[in-house]
Amino acid sequence: MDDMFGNVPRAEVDWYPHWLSPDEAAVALSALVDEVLWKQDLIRTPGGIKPLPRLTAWQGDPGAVYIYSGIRNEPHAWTPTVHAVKSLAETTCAAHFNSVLLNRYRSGEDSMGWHADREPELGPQPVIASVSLGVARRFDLRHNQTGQLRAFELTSGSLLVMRGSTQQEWRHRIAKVPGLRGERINLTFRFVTAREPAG
Ligand SMILES: O=C(O)CCC(=O)C(=O)O
Ligand SMILES: [Fe+2]
Repeated sequence: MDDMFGNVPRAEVDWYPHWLSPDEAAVALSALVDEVLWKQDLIRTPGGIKPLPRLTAWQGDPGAVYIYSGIRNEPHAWTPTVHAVKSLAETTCAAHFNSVLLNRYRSGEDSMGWHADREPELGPQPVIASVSLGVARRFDLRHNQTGQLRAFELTSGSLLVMRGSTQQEWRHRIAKVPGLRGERINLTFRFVTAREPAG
């Protein structure tokens, strides 16, 4: 928050650049390519229906349903590598996660636009643990009011944790990097509660 002394806003982010060793990260990356059921979602845009610029998967405890960009994500059961990484992340973050969104960026052409993880099932101050494997990509954070920017180079094996009011006050993205080759897999662990039924 901006305070009365004019200090710049600070995102509540914990950053562990060497959370996994390079070897551990490489082993996890190739295991995830094989064990996860990757899907290509479609999104409605002003220009028509388009493929999402990345592959995704959603795993979690039974009932951990998550709706974003109009896509209803029923969780698949935890696969072994994802579950092992989740347990490690829970220890580091002192938090419990019941689900994970996996994002697979096939090259620098894949991306994720500016957004905040503000869906109602996440609650107002979610802890979101983001693990990166593979080719490093830049993660930008932009403050909603001041436009202040912070950037992290999300190297393989790193862990970035967003907490507190980060989702209320900031947006984040993974920008395209034209010409960049090589894959990156990102796992964002979350705790979701069931949405109230409409009506
Ligand atoms: O790929 C990343 O590091 C960002 C993922 C993300 O923001 C999300 O899944 O909500
Ligand atoms: Fe996000």
